[in-house]
Formats: sequence, C-alpha cells, structure tokens
Amino acid sequence: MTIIASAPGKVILFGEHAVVHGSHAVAAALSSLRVFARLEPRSDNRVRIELLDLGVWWEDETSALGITRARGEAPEPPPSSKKPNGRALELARRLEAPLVAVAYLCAELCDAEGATLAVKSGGLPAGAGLGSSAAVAVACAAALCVGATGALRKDVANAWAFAAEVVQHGRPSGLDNALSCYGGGVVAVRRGAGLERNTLEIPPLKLLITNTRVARSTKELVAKVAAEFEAAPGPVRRLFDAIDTIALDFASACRENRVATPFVARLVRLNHALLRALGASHPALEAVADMATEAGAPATKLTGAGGGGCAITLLHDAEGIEIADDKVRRLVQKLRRRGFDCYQTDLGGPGVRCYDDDDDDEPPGATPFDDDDDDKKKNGSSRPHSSSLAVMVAAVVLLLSFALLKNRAGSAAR
Ligand SMILES: Nc1ncnc2c1ncn2[C@@H]1O[C@H](COP(=O)(O)OP(=O)(O)O)[C@@H](O)[C@H]1O
Ligand SMILES: C[C@@](O)(CCOP(=O)(O)O)CC(=O)O
Repeated sequence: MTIIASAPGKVILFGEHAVVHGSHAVAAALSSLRVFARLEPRSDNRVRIELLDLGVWWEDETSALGITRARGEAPEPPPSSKKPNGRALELARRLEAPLVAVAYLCAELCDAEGATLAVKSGGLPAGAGLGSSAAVAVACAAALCVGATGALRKDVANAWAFAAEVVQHGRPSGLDNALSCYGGGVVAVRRGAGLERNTLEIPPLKLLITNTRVARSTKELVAKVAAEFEAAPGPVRRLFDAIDTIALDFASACRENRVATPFVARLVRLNHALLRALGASHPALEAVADMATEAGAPATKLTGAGGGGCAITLLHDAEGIEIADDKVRRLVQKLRRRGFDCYQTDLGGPGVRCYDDDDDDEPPGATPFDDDDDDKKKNGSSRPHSSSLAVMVAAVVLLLSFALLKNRAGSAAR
C-alpha cells in the first residue's frame, strides 16, 4: 500500500526569532505551496530515502538503523525532550545533513521489514524562510505514522515532526511544524516545553512574497540571534518585547475585525526594523524593500529566519490603498529581472493531508511524483512501456510465421 502525504509551508507575519525566546508570533499556512512524501512498504529489511529535489538518496538495512519493531506493532510515543536522542546524534554523525531528520523519523517510525520514503516539493522553495524543513518533517511523519498505525493522528504527527525539527535546527519554536500540520492562521507563544496556539482568522491581506534566493540556514540564524541575546540580554529582551507587542496588537486587531492596512503597514515596517537590529536581515532583503517602496508599497519585512530567503510586501500604499495590478506586475518583473522569485498566494488553508491506495473519497490528485513517472514513460524506461513493446514484437513475429507456414502449405498443395 503506497501512502502519500502532503504538508504546506507557512509565512510568519510577525514575531520570528522572538518566538524562540518566549514572545508571541502570528503566522499562516501557505496551503498551495506544499511538500509531498511517498511511503512504499517493502519486505527486504531495508530502508531507502530519496530526496528527489536535492538528488540525494540513501539506503541501508533496517537493523543498521536499530529498527526492531514488527509490522503492525505500534511505534513508541514521540519524545517530549527538546534535545536530540542518542539515535539522532548517531545519524547526524553518519549522514549528509538533509538526510538526518528524515532518517531519524524512519528509524523511529518504520518497521523492521523496511520501506522506501521519497520526498518532493510541490512548489515550496527549500531553505527560504517558508518553513520547508518543517513541511518535510510533517509530510514524512504523517506518511510514516499512517504506515505504522493505519490512521493519521495530527497531534502525533506534529509531535514527531517537532522532534525531527529539534534534530535539524537544535532550537525550533515549534511554530513551523504546527502550521504545516494544522493549517490556518495562528497566534502562538511558547509555554514550557510546548507551544500554545490560538486559531486566528487573518483577513485576506494582499501580499507579495519575494524569494531573494540567497541561501541561508535557519539553524545558523537562530544561533546568531541567540548569541546576540546572550551578549546583550537587556536591550535584546526589549527588542523581543517590542516584537511581542506588534504580534499581539495585530492579533487583537484581527479578533476585533479592525485591521486597517496603514496600521498593518506600520507594524510590518517596525517588525522588519527590529529584525534588522537583531542581525537577521541581508542586503538582498533590503533591496526588495527599496524596490517595493519605489513601486509605492512601503511596507516590507523579512519572513522566517532571514539572512536571505524571503520577504513579504504589503501591496498597499502609505494611505492603505491597494496597489493596482499593473503596478504589481511591473514590480514583479523588476524583482524577477534582479533574479528573485515572486509568489502571490492566499494565507491559511488546510494543513497536512494523507492518502493511501485504499482511500476512495480523497484521491490525491496530481502529485509532483507524477512528473517523475511521466518522465520515465517519456524516456521509455518504465516497465509497462517496455513490456507492451515486447508483446507487440512477439505478435508481429507470430503473424509473420503464420503467414509463411500458410504460404508453404499452399505451394505444397499446388
Ligand atoms: N524539498 C526538500 N527535500 C528535502 N529536504 C528539504 C526540502 N526542502 C527543505 N528541505 C530540508 O530543509 C532544509 C532547509 O531548512 P531551513 O533552513 O529551516 O529552511 P526553511 O526556512 O525553508 O525551513 C534543507 O537544507 C533540507 O535539509
Ligand atoms: C526564526 C524562526 O522563528 C522561524 C524560522 O522559519 P524558517 O525555518 O526560516 O522557515 C525559528 C523558529 O520559530 O523555530
């Protein structure tokens, strides 16, 4: 039984970095930008991981991953610790970085008979601040949980995805995996070991997401801001507090249905200035802000960890009037000429989804894995194509032999 799970990225409107240190953040899922995971159980006691976008794969015996669980036996519950366990640390020593979190999930959730787990993006850019690592973790955790227990329990998949994020990032807030798992919009804050989330109805803001395509790592940026905090706890705490107030003010405005765009624009600009003060901006992000301001949209902020990656621009002028579509088109063309990617997509929408072969009511529709299958067919390397060719050749040979025999029999009778 093949299982396919998909999980969305997210956009943080307010509160990144500060959320790691106990402040509030507001964020929404990006349900049209997703990552897909495909799980195929096998019975040769091997685990194979294919990260198709990165061209990275890895295969080993299940015993080498320390997997002893029999098929059908429920896996252990997810760990509550915020530190990677010994198994994860051992994998981190052995494997290339992008494989570690996925291999960790396989080690914890696969059974000893083995499986192949493939990962492919359905449009979500990797490492750009839109929560790709969390989306990978959620999609893989969901597929593996369904493989192990036959049902998708979002709380369990989310807890495993968080554990994988701990392995990948060291100190995640848990915001990215929660949005990827549950979808929608939230205002969230860390409480003890967990994340307190409250659903937030975010009004349909006209936003442009620009990916500077400057590579960066969430882990490094979170560590950089943490170092800043350690070096100057007093002032940096005040920056976090200011960000906290921004997130809470926006959340109150949403709840009270009084989201005025000039007010949102002010919050966006302030939050970006605070993130810049924390050292999370990058010249390419500042260039996006300048180009958007020139086009009449003065409110841009980095989103996610920063240091490159994505920025969000509120497509409204200083008075709150929506920027006309042709002006937006010109801005997008200019940003693209500069080498940036642009997205305009709705906020919120469904979180993780899972389908299996037996699912009648929820067909997966097109998945990015279909492109691979199509390519295989086009290149003539797929089994159905080559076997039908063989059948056709055999049929022609048979017909020719039959005609030859008939011809010979006819001339013998004459
Ligand atoms: N499509 C993908 N396939 C495999 N791994 C991915 C994919 N997208 C993201 N990742 C993993 O997530 C990492 C990026 O995580 P991170 O720096 O947190 O960026 P983001 O801001 O997108 O979450 C990549 O280096 C890789 O390990
Ligand atoms: C910087 C941070 O607040 C968000 C990181 O988002 P991303 O991984 O860049 O998509 C870290 C976190 O919340 O775990």
